[in-house]
Amino acid sequence: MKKQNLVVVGGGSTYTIGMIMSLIAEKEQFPLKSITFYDTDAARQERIAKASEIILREKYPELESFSYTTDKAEALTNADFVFVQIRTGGLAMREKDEQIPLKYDSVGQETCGPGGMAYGLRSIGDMIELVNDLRSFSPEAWILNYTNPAAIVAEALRREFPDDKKLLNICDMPAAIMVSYAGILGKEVFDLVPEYFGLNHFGWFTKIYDKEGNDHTDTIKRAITEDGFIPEDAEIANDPSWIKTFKQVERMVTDFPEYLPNTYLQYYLYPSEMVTKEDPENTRARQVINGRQQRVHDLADQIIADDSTANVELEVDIHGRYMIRVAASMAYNNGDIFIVMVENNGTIASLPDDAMVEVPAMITNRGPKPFTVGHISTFYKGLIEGQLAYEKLVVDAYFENSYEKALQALTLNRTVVDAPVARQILDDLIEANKDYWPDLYHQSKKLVTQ
Ligand SMILES: NC(=O)c1ccc[n+]([C@@H]2O[C@H](COP(=O)([O-])OP(=O)(O)OC[C@H]3O[C@@H](n4cnc5c(N)ncnc54)[C@H](O)[C@@H]3O)[C@@H](O)[C@H]2O)c1
Ligand SMILES: O=P(O)(O)OC[C@H]1O[C@H](O[C@H]2[C@H](O)[C@@H](O)[C@@H](O)O[C@@H]2CO)[C@H](O)[C@@H](O)[C@@H]1O
Ligand SMILES: [Mn+2]
Repeated sequence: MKKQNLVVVGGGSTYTIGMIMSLIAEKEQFPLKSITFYDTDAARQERIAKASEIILREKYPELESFSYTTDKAEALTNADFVFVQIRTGGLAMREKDEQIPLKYDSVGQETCGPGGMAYGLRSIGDMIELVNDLRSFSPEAWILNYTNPAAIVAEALRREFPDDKKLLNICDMPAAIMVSYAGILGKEVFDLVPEYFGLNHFGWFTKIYDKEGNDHTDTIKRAITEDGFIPEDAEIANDPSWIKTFKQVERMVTDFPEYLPNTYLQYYLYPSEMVTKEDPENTRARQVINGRQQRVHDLADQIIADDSTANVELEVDIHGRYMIRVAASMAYNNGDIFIVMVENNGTIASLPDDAMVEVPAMITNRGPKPFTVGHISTFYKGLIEGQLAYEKLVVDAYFENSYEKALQALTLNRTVVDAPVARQILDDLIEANKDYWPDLYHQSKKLVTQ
């Protein structure tokens, strides 16, 4: 097996140490020659990199090289695979994305509704720049992007790089949900075969099979409605917010029992309830700052201080394992089936060809080969069409510098609906994002007074 040169963009991410542990756990499936971290924030990256270096020294001695840098050319040259996990504006801006809509009794969430639009309009520019740089330094590398909001980023990259066949957008949420299905069934997650359709953070499992072809869908539905549903992946199993989110799946399956929903549908199906459950002073960003980020930084500091991993507990999570299995299937043409984002082109018959949909695909060294979904019925089609139009309008707003498109996007979104509310939220978001967004506000004055 050829050993791969891997670059992790966003080396300072809170997910990096989990990814390193997953790369170690998966080294037989995805053997590496080198790992390079790249980040724009030298200090944030250094802490994670120094800890990673010690972990790798102990647990991956056969790795030929590990390095980290803020120099793009140095980092991005000679890559076989690039994992992209950046957060433009950091968790500080995530907190604003969540708090601003809540002021107007609208959902305040990282990737859904106005917060997702705000994050999208920040991420797109950095992602386009990064892909351009990557293509100049490593034209043949596979790029696996999971930078959020993945649906909006994927649509923007589709438009900007229509001929790039080695760029794949991916999300771990379906896999994390499947870890809980596997727990119900007493099976291993990678032994389950899903049938699924939708958009990123907006989809449904229609069937869950095992590799022998047995259908476990009804067993899972029954278990969820009778015994409840809990997160089982190590990273989220004890997190109160994720426990609440998985509990809400029970409610969704009771109300809409036809298919098994992605957890993120809770924001679109019960928006008012989601708002009342939030504390604006302690939204998810604050919980992550005080929770996952603090935990990861403490862990890194301890490893560095001890120059050893002897006194820490390190865990492998589905987030890393999933990304790595997808990469391995591309590298070695395994033909494994994973849920990823692809351009529709007839996969879901009822949707336009140019929609970025999330579906199961066979992952090969020629890219993802999606399985046909066919027609979807009215409820799902209606929901998806509205969400798809919102996503496309957000990307239009970015490329056209258009306040009007951004306002249309928010008005269309199920978490907002009311045009005057959409306008108030948008104006606040413009003010909060003036260092990041294209200049929509200037155009808004012109459009409003026309
Ligand atoms: N698709 C998925 O299912 C999925 C799952 C988990 C995380 N994510 C995404 O992964 C990303 C990282 O999440 P996190 O919570 O660890 O954030 P984080 O802020 O801890 O990490 C992001 C890192 O990226 C760096 N960065 C920012 N802009 C950069 C740029 N232009 N070039 C290089 N580096 C840059 C930051 O300095 C930071 O170290 C986010 O976009 C998050 O939404 C996606
Ligand atoms: O609110 P956060 O920052 O904890 O999570 C936001 C992300 O949530 C999903 O990712 C989960 C993942 O599903 C799970 O396996 C584990 O690794 O935790 C992750 C989050 O903690 C979602 O798919 C991502 O897009 C979000 O960024
Ligand atoms: Mn996701």
